[in-house]
Amino acid sequence: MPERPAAIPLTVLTGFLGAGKTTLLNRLLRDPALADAAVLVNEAGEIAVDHLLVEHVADGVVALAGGCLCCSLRGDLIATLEDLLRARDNGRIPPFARLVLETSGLADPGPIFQTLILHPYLAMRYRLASLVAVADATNAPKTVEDHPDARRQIAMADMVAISKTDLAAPEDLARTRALIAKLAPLASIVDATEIDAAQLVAEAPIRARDLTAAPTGHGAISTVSLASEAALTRASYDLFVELLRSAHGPKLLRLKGLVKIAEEPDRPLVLQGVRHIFAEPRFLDAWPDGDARTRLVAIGENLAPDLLAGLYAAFAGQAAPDRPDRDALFDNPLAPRGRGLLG
Ligand SMILES: Nc1nc2c(ncn2[C@@H]2O[C@H](COP(=O)(O)OP(=O)(O)OP(=O)(O)O)[C@@H](O)[C@H]2O)c(=O)[nH]1
Repeated sequence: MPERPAAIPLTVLTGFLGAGKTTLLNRLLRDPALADAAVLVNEAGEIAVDHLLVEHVADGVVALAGGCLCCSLRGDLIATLEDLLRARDNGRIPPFARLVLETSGLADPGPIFQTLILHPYLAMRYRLASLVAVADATNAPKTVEDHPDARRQIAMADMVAISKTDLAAPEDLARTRALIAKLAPLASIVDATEIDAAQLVAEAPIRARDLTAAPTGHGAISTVSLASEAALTRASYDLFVELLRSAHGPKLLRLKGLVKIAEEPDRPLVLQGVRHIFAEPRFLDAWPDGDARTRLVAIGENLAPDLLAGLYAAFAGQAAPDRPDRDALFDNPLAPRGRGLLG
């Protein structure tokens, strides 16, 4: 009888929108301990940008976009996990020894675990090593209060990595730690900047988990995406971001992507926003996948479907008859002036 192949350890990396999952992964993927890992990145938007932001390992990263793994993409998760096995078994891809699955920030890990455990073939070939959750020290308590999925991500984790400790006031950090200890009393709690690759993929002790899906779904949270050939000038980019932030900030949970800048068309600008905090814009050296289009994803509460497309077109000078142009958007007493990026 042919020998049954050893099950491949699978680490699920979760955490709410913008918590710092990709940042953690980027740092750890440089470690030789993860040289033999395949990485699967799921994101809620129809246009995938996360895998473009995972550095260094572009060839080993597979994107699963277009929905959330815990709901609409469960079938796709199964198909992708099976495809990876087939490609590995046929020698089409290197024989990865472990798999890291980064979930979308909205994912409830319960149904993902269920999918893996209940599938007869996948359960034989993959072994759930652990669930690692990233929690943002600056706003985890509010996020957990507002979003049941964020609560479940932490509650089910074997290890919780606290990110953004550099940004958090000591009392916020203490509050976040206390909350995690209460939600996940069996989990180890570490600083995300201190965790190493071996810790990320270590096998956690087996324990009972509640794998049923939370009844709430993702509530009023929606995702809107944009892909555009048009470029923004550097100045228009600042205005575009400022308007998004000032007019839609409270509803925006996450904004991210790559932007084509007219003055630098050969390299994209990385846009990263989590709630009201926006990272300093930075250029990558080149378009990671050769596709030199702006691609953006916004995730938030009750976002208008054309939010990104309408604003982007206006700032890129593509105003349509039924759409305001850039000057009209700012010729508005409510528009922000004299501060922030508007100078
Ligand atoms: N100052 C600081 N910024 C951080 C830290 N971790 C992440 N960030 C920033 O937070 C933003 C979001 O980080 P990501 O790693 O993309 O978060 P994510 O959880 O992968 O986001 P989604 O996949 O969109 O849910 C980026 O601008 C990061 O640079 C940290 O420890 N300190």
